[in-house]
Amino acid sequence: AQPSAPDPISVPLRDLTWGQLNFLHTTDTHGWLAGHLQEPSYSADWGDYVSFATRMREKAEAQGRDLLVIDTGDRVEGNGLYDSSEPKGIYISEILRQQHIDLLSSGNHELYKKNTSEAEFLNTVPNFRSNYLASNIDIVNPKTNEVVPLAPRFTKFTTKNQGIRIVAFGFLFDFTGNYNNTIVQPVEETVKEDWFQEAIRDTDVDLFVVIGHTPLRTAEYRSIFHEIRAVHQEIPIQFFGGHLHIRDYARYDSRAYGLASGRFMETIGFMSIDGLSTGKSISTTPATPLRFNRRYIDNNLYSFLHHTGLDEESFPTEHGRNVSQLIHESRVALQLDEVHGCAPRDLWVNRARYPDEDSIYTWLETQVLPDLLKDGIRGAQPALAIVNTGAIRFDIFKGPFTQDSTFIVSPFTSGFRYVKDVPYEKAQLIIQVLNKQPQILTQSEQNALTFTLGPLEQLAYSEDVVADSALNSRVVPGQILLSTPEESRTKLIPGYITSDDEGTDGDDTIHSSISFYRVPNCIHSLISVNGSTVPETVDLVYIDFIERYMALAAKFVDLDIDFFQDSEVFMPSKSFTDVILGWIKKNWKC
Ligand SMILES: Nc1ccn([C@@H]2O[C@H](COP(=O)(O)O)[C@@H](O)[C@H]2O)c(=O)n1
Ligand SMILES: [Zn+2]
Ligand SMILES: [Zn+2]
Repeated sequence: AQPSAPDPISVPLRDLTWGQLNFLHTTDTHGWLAGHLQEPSYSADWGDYVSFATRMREKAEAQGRDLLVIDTGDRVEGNGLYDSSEPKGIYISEILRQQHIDLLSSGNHELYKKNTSEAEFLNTVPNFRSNYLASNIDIVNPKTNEVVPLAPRFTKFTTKNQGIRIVAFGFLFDFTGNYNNTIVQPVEETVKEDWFQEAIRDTDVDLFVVIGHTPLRTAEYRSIFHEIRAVHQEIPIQFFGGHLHIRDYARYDSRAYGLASGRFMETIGFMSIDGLSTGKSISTTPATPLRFNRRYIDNNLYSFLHHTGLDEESFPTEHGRNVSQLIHESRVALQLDEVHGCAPRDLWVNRARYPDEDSIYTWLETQVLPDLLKDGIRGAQPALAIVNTGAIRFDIFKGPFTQDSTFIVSPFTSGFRYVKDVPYEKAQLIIQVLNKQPQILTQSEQNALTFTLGPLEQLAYSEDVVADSALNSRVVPGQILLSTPEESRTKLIPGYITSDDEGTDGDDTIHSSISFYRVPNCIHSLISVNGSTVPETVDLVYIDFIERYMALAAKFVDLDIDFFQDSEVFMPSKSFTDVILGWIKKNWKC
């Protein structure tokens, strides 16, 4: 284990059910390859995961079974290990490649910036060779300027031990926020392409595996499911998804299931399938019935030792230990433990109500954003700042706030822009539209909003559905699952209690529950120099990531401003991350 990782806590665990074919799945790791240094439940690092995958593979092989390792993207942005190097990602790329990943795909975060997608094309894709799949992503090759697939569209292979013939695809949801050096084809169009139609017409297939940075319950995955089922009614399909940062398991039909494995290296998803036909079977009818099983493994050594049946001596591999050492050295080189201040209390993204003094957003609205406005204000002009809640990625724990915490909370490079002299009333309406609460609108206007503001709907989609699904994926607050008297005598630790299409017994660790609360799409702060709470006009300041949504919302409330032409930089060269860090350095002394 990495030297500073906290010890995992001993808790009641549910076992894994192994099958002919078994999978380990990560998604939305967002740079957290050092694990969670402040949360023992998720304290294993990528080196421990390398050991775990090796030991699980050995276990599978000893029984003639197969094990495949999957990652479905958003590997970047969200942790000091990725975001604090210059250029970003130079340490993590070497660490990531140490895991043997059999199938991986791109997330939206790999495509927001030109540099990031080029690094993906020039480093990550070659590092993982034909295992990286990009069924619906093209990139402008930085060396030739030609538009080419980011990676192979699909692959076909046969598993080593069971001889299971697999055709696999790798999709990204219908993402539109990518930089213009990449092209994301909507999934619903890709599935009509000749190459896809040919690939699914292969008859020597025992299993289709669809991996993707795509939520499980979406039109995108439904369209892939329908296309395959239109050709093969019987061949099993296994989906792996991500993007919503939740644990989830979906049943498409009795022979098709999907697994999503959370976020930030909190979860290692485990999936097994039994009863598959194989290239080796004489009859095409397998001896055992088709069975799918899922488990969400808490990412800690206690779980890893339990599931491998090993102990602290026998579990780590030399390779795994070396990877942990590499992580440690990278963290030291990046000075990630440097302390910038000390948080007086915990501040939560979703674990506190909003507004509330324990909400990170209330802290931003009442403390940080007003100071930003005061520093950058134009004379005596009142100003209103709007920030999307998605810009904040994780909680702040009471105690030292480090270089690592800075990027864990706010990894993005977005700065602020503003437009002058906006009628205050219109600015307020913009906030309502962004938060999908346009109380000023009639029902038919609200319907029109839903139909016309496509991209705005997507902002709402990504934020709202995250909150919704996060709520849906957990049993109601206060409910504790205690399935046996032994378990009820054990002191449980708080964590996920996932409710999915198979019930509430998917988590390996039996947790006590945590409450999660919905937050709006956007928060805002007003400062009015003469103390008036209802100014006539304001300088409307906004984080630049939401510019296109601001422009759409402005149109909708009849505000005649061209945000792309008429806006100016607010506080030049200060990113939101700089603003937060500057405030903490000034106000949170240790
Ligand atoms: N520069 C950026 C990039 C993204 N966001 C926020 O992240 C959300 C997407 O993150 P996932 O991990 O769920 O893919 C996006 O909807 C934004 O809220 C941002 O604020 N700035
Ligand atoms: Zn993500
Ligand atoms: Zn994503």
